[in-house]
Amino acid sequence: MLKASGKVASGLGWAARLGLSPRFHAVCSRIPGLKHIARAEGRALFDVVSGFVQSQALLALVELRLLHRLTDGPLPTGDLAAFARVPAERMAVLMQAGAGLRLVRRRAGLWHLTTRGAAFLTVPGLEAMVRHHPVLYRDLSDPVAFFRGETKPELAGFWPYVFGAGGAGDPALAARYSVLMADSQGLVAEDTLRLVDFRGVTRLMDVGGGTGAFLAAVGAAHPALALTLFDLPAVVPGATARFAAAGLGGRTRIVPGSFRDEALPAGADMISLVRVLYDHGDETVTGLLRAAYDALPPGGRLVVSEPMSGGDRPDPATDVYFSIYTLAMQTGRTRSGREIGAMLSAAGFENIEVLPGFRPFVTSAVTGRRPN
Ligand SMILES: C[S@@+](CC[C@H](N)C(=O)[O-])C[C@H]1O[C@@H](n2cnc3c(N)ncnc32)[C@H](O)[C@@H]1O
Repeated sequence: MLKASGKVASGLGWAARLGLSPRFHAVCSRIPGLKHIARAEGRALFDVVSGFVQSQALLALVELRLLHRLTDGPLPTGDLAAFARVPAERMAVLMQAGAGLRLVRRRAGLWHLTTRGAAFLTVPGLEAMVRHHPVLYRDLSDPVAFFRGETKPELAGFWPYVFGAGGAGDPALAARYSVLMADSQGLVAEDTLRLVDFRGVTRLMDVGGGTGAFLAAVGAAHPALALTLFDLPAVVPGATARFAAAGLGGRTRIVPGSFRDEALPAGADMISLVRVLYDHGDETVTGLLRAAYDALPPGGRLVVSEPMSGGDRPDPATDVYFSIYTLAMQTGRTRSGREIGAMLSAAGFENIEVLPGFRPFVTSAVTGRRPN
């Protein structure tokens, strides 16, 4: 720490000592090779400082449907201003910010959608994710009080099951969160299918499987696989239509229930828990892993797939976004692959493998096997 005297505390590592030295920064800014690194580091630091403004500019672009409007073709500021009922000079500032974020670009007086802007609209679930962020934004408005645990975050209300299955009895609330999860499931399923070997499995049971989006994706990739969906009674009715539309009705079984209150049905030789563990505290997760162990036959496999903390190598997406998000939910925790592996081991699983994701902000996986 920099002391009032300007001296640096003796326990600091050399990198931090250099970082605290104004002379070091002055030297770096003059030396050709280092100048480049110093500038990139400065820009990265400013991104951290201004991230909340970037997110709010993005939210305005989304809520005013400006990116959507540009999918019909390039437009001048005036047309966008009239479309969104925003004064033209303020619209110019917003669009310029969008250009700074590389979501749009101006050419010959017209605003065009960039590849990044188009990707934002195309990646399933991204827009819905941004549109539900105001809840988290409000929860973090006093971050000091938030981290001291002195606030009552609203986010838990978005996920009514976090304080017990009884909280999730309202089908309308369940449908709201299920749509958000199903929208973003495509990428999670894609990466899980690349990480985990499903060959040799005869029946897969997806516990906390929402309205069946993950099972539909795995079922399409593995045509011989029988599928069981287990989730709360208010959630599972949404799966019937999905399975029918995907032509999977004949090989799916839907079981309503709560893993907090009852045993999991037997019959599957693989159980998946996709984006389920991070919603819950250690006690609930320990109970759930034991229930999965009991429901599997000897040799049966368990797959956990969700965004995971980087642990000893903190990850810029999961250790900031997901860890703080799950903290705001009040019950959950973003665990590292190693922590999840240890919990599987404590529940009796063997052959535990931690499979780091290709896109850690989408998912990573941990697998284990019930011993023979
Ligand atoms: C974050 S969502 C994930 C849904 C889905 N697996 C996915 O990745 O899209 C968590 C799921 O766990 C379910 N869930 C929560 N508590 C449950 C419980 N006690 N019993 C069964 N399912 C539960 C929720 O209804 C929800 O569908």
